[in-house]
Amino acid sequence: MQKITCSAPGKIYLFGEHAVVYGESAICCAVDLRTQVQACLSDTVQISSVLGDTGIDHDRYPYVSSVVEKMSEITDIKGIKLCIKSDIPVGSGLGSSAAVTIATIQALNLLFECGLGAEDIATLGHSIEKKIQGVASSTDTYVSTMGGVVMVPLKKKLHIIDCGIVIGNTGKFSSTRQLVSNVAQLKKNYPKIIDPILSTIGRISLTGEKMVAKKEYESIGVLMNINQGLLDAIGVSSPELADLIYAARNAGAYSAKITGAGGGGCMVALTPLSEAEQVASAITRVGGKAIITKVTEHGVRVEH
Ligand SMILES: Nc1ncnc2c1ncn2[C@@H]1O[C@H](COP(=O)(O)OP(=O)(O)O)[C@@H](O)[C@H]1O
Ligand SMILES: C[C@@](O)(CCOP(=O)(O)O)CC(=O)O
Ligand SMILES: [Mg+2]
Repeated sequence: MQKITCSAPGKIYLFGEHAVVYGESAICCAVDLRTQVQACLSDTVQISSVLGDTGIDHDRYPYVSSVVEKMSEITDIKGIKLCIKSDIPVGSGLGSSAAVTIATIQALNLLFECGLGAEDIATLGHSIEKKIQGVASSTDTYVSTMGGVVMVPLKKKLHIIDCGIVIGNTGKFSSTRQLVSNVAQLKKNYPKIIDPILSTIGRISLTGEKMVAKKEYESIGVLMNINQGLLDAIGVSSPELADLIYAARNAGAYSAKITGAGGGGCMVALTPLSEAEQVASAITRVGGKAIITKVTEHGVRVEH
């Protein structure tokens, strides 16, 4: 085999971001926004995407470069040409880094017949994210590998969510490391106040699991909105996110909350299938970039 193309999905959180950093449960969904990586045997290492054409470049391609170097420890990679295309907004809490990491690992794994299984791919992907970001839960890379709806840290596959999903992007940069650090400081200063909030978020995830199984989207929506109130309490919302969240709720969404680190980036709304367009328009009217998507069962996969 001289060439292979793999893709991996982005993700949204139903419940549990930030609390999951402290071992509480979260429920995360792979969504139908994908990063595609074509790998061709070559004499040298070449990485190409809208970010430009380079060789190993830890400034422009920290994740892809780290994957090539890590996989070179497993197999002899004399040269490889990697071409990347993606429809996942970058730096917005939708797991674009995990998707490009996982798709690149799988492309090299299959091209060089390394024999890595899904768990190996997810674990390797998590180690790459931790190396680059410092702090990173295993959520993004696990969900991008496995697809579907997953409860972490249990790593339990749940039933599919099949209502409408509308993502609203504030377009404001959000540093996961900074937001996680802010919460850590608050927790350190007010443990008796913040610890119960984080454990309540974990309890929301555990309660939500039963509703996901029964497709009780109104009840899931109530819990997501409570989760949003608790995220606001620990300081990770923003005026821009609030504008999109309330626009979505007022337009008929079951729920709307931050997804990921917050502070900027994206919110997510669950909607009746018939209301998705209306909710997306409401988000656009208040300055957000709306993306109507759905849950995908397909984690990392071969495209051709
Ligand atoms: N399509 C892509 N091609 C190359 N690198 C990418 C791509 N998408 C994301 N990345 C890498 O991931 C980084 C964004 O990761 P991160 O800050 O964790 O945001 P996110 O919440 O989207 O995962 C980008 O700066 C880039 O290094
Ligand atoms: C805040 C946190 O729980 C989720 C961060 O998600 P993202 O990097 O914004 O996609 C941190 C983590 O779980 O690594
Ligand atoms: Mg990321």
